[in-house]
Amino acid sequence: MHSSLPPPPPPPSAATPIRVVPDIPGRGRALVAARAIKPGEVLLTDSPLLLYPALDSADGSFSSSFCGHCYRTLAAGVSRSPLASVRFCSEPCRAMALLSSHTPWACRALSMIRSAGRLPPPLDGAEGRSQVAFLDFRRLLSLQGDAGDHASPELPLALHSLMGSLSPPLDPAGFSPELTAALLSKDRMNAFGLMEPAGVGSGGEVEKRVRAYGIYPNASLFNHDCLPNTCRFDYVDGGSDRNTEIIVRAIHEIPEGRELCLSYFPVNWTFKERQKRLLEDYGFSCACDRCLVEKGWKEQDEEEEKRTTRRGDGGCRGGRRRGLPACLLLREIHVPEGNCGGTLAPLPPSPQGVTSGVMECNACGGLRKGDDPCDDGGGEDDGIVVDG
Ligand SMILES: C[S@@+](CC[C@H](N)C(=O)[O-])C[C@H]1O[C@@H](n2cnc3c(N)ncnc32)[C@H](O)[C@@H]1O
Repeated sequence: MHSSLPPPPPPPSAATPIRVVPDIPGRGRALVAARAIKPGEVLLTDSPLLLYPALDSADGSFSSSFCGHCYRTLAAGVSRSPLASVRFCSEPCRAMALLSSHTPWACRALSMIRSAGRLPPPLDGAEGRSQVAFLDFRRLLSLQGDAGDHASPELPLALHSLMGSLSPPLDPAGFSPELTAALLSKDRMNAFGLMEPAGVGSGGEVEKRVRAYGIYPNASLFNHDCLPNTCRFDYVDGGSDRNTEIIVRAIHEIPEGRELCLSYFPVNWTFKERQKRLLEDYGFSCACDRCLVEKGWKEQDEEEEKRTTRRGDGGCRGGRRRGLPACLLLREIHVPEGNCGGTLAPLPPSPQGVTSGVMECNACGGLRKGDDPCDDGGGEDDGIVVDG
């Protein structure tokens, strides 16, 4: 007599779409398609190891327009932290923050440094200790970025001595200058910015600001390509309690075995801007297909390239560039700067595997439907036309 049969295997399309390759020469670890992938498929959903708020570039304070713990946009009726500029959306968020990133000691230290440049005396007892238990430190240490990756060692050394002065409540054992330098490198190479929804400045320009930075252990394994085949989304103001997760989706069909890449910055940067950032912050010169094409463009084209790439043409309107595959692909996935400058990827396919044909923007959340967003009829781009 047969015992109960094992459950049927999942359908092939449900098999995990991603495989980790331990080392591609010259690129380190990489993620590749474990099977054929459909446009819009969700490839990864990742939770942060570590999240921290961005400083307001105008005055160096934390923004008070979102919660200092869950990072959602604040409504009225918020509670404050001991550090007056940080606000929370609810008492539970405030209580959680006071136990982790906003301990009384940490807030007092920041207030005193900002107001008088003085360091606070150490506090006795558990109340002063920053809790880092939530942080999977070993996972963080496994990410790309080493102590030796700094062009100049002064910044990590200065930070380390500041931390040393501040650290009595922490256990400084093993917290060497090398570890501080390595952590800074890891942050530079792996942090993802969670963006504020794109707004419009007083001069009518599109304003994009980072709300918080997060380190995501799995998403950190994506290598870069200036014409990426994947795109990452976040929904920080969403209702779910997993609102700080990031989601990576396929931009178009990807065959099995192909490397999966993100762009580490907006796709509309010029060749020079991209190469500079990749070399300075990530330590490599990009040799992707798009860079190989654009490397050949003449120096004097830089200004025209900047204008057309920002506008969303991928540098294509200069006549002779029209028709280059890189230009065409770029125009499919890039929203012009006049709108929000984001990148488009299709919404996920239905459970039956039917692709949606609707593109979502990762900067403003707008949706665009249409088969031929690259139509170059000579008119202005339509940008986002279907309301999100
Ligand atoms: C966020 S990590 C990506 C994962 C990394 N390969 C690893 O082994 O952990 C960024 C680093 O990966 C490498 N990398 C990413 N994209 C690359 C590319 N297109 N060409 C060469 N190296 C790349 C660089 O060393 C870069 O600093």
